[in-house]
Amino acid sequence: MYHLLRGLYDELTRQTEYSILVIGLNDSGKTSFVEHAKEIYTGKPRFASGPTIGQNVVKLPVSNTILQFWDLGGSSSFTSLWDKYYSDAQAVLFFIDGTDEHRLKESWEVFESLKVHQDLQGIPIMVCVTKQDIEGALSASDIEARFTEFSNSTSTPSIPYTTLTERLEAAQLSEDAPDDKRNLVVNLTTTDENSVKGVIDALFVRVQTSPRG
Ligand SMILES: Nc1nc2c(ncn2[C@@H]2O[C@H](COP(=O)(O)OP(=O)(O)OP(=O)(O)O)[C@@H](O)[C@H]2O)c(=O)[nH]1
Ligand SMILES: [Mg+2]
Repeated sequence: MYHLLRGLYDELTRQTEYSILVIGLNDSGKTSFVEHAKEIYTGKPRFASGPTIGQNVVKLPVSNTILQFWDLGGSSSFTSLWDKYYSDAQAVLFFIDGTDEHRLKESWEVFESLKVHQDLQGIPIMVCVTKQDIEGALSASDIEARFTEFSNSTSTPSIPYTTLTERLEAAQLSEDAPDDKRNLVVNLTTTDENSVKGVIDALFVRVQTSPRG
């Protein structure tokens, strides 16, 4: 009887766990975001960041679920390892440094490669444009415009993504929503609590539409 009740209790209290892949060029703010989110959602102190060597794994209790973040190093020596994580990801956060205009084309090329990768088909990808607190930083809508320009100047067909203002509408989407509507570009200041929470909220909605959810 004890085992039956124990099994029932475990089943009722079991939390769904989602794997979130956090990638983007080095210095784009991935670890700053993940560590600030850890502090907000768990109360644990932030890890004093420097360039990530390999991976930084952080588990956050959000509502009745666990979001497990796989924050990977973005330096050139680590980017070749990213695709080993794709087949387990239920959502991707793709980071772009809003102040790094010089590497925008490189970021776009990586983003395009994510959208067509066979292990990420149907997986929600959220683009986080960081460093919005710095004057002159490119915003989410600037990035969308620039990415559209890059797409138009190549023959490769591109999947569009929704704007931040469409976020509420996008949040209502059902599981059979087309892939293009699952992608979203958002502004982020990793030092700002509300900004970090906004990304977690949008992610929480999206991860539940994941085909691997
Ligand atoms: N002003 C400002 N600085 C930021 C923001 N996000 C990150 N930074 C700074 O950008 C630098 C790089 O941040 P990280 O979080 O280490 O970047 P990363 O993407 O994890 O880098 P790698 O681990 O090398 O791939 C640090 O000096 C951060 O303090 C932001 O929103 N605003
Ligand atoms: Mg890092």
